[in-house]
Amino acid sequence: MFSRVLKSTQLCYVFRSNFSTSSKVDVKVAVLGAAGGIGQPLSLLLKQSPLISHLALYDIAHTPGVAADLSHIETRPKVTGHLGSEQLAECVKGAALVLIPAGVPRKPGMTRDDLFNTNASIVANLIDACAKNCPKAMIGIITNPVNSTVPIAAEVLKKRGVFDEKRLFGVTTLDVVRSNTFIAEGKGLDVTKVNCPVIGGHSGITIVPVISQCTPAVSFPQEERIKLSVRIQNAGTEVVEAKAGAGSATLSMAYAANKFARDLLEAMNGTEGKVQCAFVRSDETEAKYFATPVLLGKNGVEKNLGIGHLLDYERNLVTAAMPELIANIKKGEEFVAKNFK
Ligand SMILES: NC(=O)C1=CN([C@@H]2O[C@H](COP(=O)(O)OP(=O)(O)OC[C@H]3O[C@@H](n4cnc5c(N)ncnc54)[C@H](O)[C@@H]3O)[C@@H](O)[C@H]2O)C=CC1
Ligand SMILES: O=C([O-])CC(=O)C(=O)O
Repeated sequence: MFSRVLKSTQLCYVFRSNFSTSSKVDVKVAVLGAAGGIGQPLSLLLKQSPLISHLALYDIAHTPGVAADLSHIETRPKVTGHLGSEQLAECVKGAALVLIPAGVPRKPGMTRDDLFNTNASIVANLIDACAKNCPKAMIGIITNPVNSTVPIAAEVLKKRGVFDEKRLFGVTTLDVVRSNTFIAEGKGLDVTKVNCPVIGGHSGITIVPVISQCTPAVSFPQEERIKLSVRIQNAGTEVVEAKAGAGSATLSMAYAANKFARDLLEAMNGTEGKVQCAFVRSDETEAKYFATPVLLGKNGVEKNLGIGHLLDYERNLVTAAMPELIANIKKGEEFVAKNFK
């Protein structure tokens, strides 16, 4: 059934599923930037989750069409489309989880930091709406540069008095997904059984694969270990170059964000033992935010599992990452201090 709901100045497209799932808990998930290269496939994957009762899609363009399309799929979540800033509050209101892939992607020759000028204010404004309308929501930031957009989100939440460091995540799952894939390919392993943590940040040399902590244990001659680590660090650029101006990773990112969201939603639902690497508020190093494996729970980060034991080579990668990571974090914090009331 399709109904057009008019609320004061808002025109919101609501699609209701005919499937009754009233016995399950209501869980609303919002995707901000839902009509984009990541947003659409991510929303498709989320639409398949029995843990979600309502999937709310926000963008500045095309959400009515994306929502109409997804709403015909015979799965649990009700889908609503929200278009333009007047409909943002309604999209995020009551959300348990907000995923943010809104903003511009890289073109060949750009660094993730080159996206800062456009994406910083996009993220700040979206987070402001979350602070006002779903202050308890878990928030997963996908928008680059993640090393700066996560501190931006934290500072905006602090300004609004609702920052909870356990509920804010920079989504770095794609780095782990890539590591698992490349290691499995290199060693001829079943990729579904490979898990390699990636720590640090999410740009170039701030991405630190910890191959020595991979399960199952794998060993490489030093030269191969270096080559593999550099490939993981540059994997985003590999895709940007292959797409030749048509954007960056979208499908693999949607897969990764869905993997992260699924584990977080399961943990929020009471499943124990869910661990994902994520870029979170951290005391592990001198960088205020740092990706490590974290144990997920009902309230978000249950426990930061830390860096663990590193090889000298990996320890040197962490040391090399620090100046850029700290500068990226500071840049995000200063942006909010200067530009956000
Ligand atoms: N964390 C990670 O591992 C990864 C992050 N990314 C980042 O994700 C972001 C999105 O990438 P794509 O989906 O490929 O870009 P895209 O350009 O295909 O989609 C972005 C969407 O954001 C929307 N948008 C722009 N301003 C908005 C606003 N103020 N409010 C709501 N929506 C808005 C656009 O209308 C568009 O639909 C980029 O910053 C990219 O660098 C990409 C891949 C991996
Ligand atoms: O490389 C980019 O610009 C997009 C991204 O973060 C990734 O693919 O890891």
